Amino acid sequence: MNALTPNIAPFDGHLIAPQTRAFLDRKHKLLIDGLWVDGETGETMETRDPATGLVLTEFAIGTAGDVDRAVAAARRAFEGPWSRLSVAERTALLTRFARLIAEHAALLTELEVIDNGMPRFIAGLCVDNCVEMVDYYAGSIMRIQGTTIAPPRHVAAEAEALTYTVKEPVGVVAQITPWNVPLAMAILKLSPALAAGCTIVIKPSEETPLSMLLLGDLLLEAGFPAGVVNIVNGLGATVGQALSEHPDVDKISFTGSTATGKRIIQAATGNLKKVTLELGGKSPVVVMPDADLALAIPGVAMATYFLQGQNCMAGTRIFVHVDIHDALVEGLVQFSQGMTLGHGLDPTSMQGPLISQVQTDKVMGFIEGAVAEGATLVAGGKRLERPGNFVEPTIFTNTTRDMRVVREEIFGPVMAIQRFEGTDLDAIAKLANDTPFGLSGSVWTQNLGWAHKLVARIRAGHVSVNCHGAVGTNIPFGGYGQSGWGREFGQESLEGYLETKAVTVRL
Ligand SMILES: NC(=O)C1=CN([C@@H]2O[C@H](COP(=O)(O)OP(=O)(O)OC[C@H]3O[C@@H](n4cnc5c(N)ncnc54)[C@H](O)[C@@H]3O)[C@@H](O)[C@H]2O)C=CC1
Ligand code: BAL
Repeated sequence: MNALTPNIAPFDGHLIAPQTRAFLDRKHKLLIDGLWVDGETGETMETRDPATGLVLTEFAIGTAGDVDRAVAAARRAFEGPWSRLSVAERTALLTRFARLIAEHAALLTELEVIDNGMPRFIAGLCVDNCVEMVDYYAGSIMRIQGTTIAPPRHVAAEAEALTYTVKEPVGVVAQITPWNVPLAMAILKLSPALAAGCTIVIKPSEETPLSMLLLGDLLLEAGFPAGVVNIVNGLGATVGQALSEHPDVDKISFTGSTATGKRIIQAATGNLKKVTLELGGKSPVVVMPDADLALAIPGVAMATYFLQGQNCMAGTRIFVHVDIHDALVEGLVQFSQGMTLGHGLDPTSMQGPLISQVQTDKVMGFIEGAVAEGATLVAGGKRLERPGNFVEPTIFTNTTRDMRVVREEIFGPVMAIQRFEGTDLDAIAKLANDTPFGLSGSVWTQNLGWAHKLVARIRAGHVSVNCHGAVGTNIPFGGYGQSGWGREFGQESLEGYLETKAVTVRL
């Protein structure tokens, strides 16, 4: 990994590397057809450091016309040089891209921290995971394969014949990413699509454009042909909507809110583009009476607090058996009160700010609403009196199924605890499944029988035992119910960017 030169550039009480400063000071454009270009209106937006509210830099934003240019470039690349590359050449490009990410790990980490707010150690882990993911999909290209099948009866009756399938890239893909883990979201969408041989127009969240802009440089440096990856920053209502409606986009992959996911499905019907959606969640965390509290207390806390709760897998509905309720709550309160909140660049920070003032107001609305609805506030509940969007890790007990804090995705560090009695697994699973979402969940117990029986009963795409949200590069991830369509990560993600063509040859 290329270390950055020592952090010497002053940055609101912290120091950042000169390379980071230089990146921020650059003019940030759109990447279309292999070139950094201005948007057609010349309009820009600001992105801010959510820990301080200070403007980091400005970046160009696109329009529907810019989307047209980017989609046309992606189509030309799809039909042109990109489709003529051998699998070995495609593998080499992705491998080179992975190495460049590794070489720029320190810069990517610092950009992710100041644009999103996450603590540096988490951003560093994200970058490592990104390298692993690009390598994983580079390695999967050589294994893309079809099958041979018995030919149809009417052809085989008349002549010798051969039937086989081939896998082909879906085509031009639009990818719309959110702000909660911007770099990782971009990589988990870009790398399987590139491995499959698709071309891409990506729209990062307008809240966090920076890491994708640096990835644009790295994609060019790696040698991807012009138009293979195009970046059009901008607003969801303009650029996102134009991509979703676009008649020459073959597939759209989206991560974000369920409400926007539904809008995208409607927009996508025009040309019936394929749609993959990774949407919201309200994941259950079930703590059985025999749970190992030494494991469960930090595990349950971080199930909610990871990424300040701005995490689609967040386990924010905690169901705890009455026998250990008080002990667990006491431990969770202590854990929450021991968490240090601060700027992500500060190495002592365990939790950073929320992404924006809007998100902070939303989270505070949930907290005030829960108090008004009669939940018991046992930890946190306040916004910090300092610049930036900091909300204390917050715990409610005595919550009930009808409270908003239990029903809706909050995307903040807010835990809602309910207690249950008995060990009727069907009844416990009914509590866990009492949500329109189905993304993630976890079970905390030392009884393997209980664990597996509950896993089988919980309706979610990803369930963990004695840990939460244990996702990985090779592990399919996605939702039941209103948490989405399709799967990302692993081979299933690659499949989502491939069509199957069946071929019969009369010999
Ligand atoms: N599942 C997840 O990982 C995420 C869930 N969320 C949820 O969504 C809530 C609101 O956050 P937002 O940033 O407003 O989410 P959002 O779903 O509106 O935004 C996510 C992405 O979609 C784009 N977008 C917005 N409207 C669009 C449209 N009409 N067509 C196409 N693209 C569009 C945005 O520009 C952004 O790139 C959060 O509080 C959280 O509950 C937010 C981010 C990630
Ligand atoms: N970069 C964090 C969100 C904002 O720009 O306000």
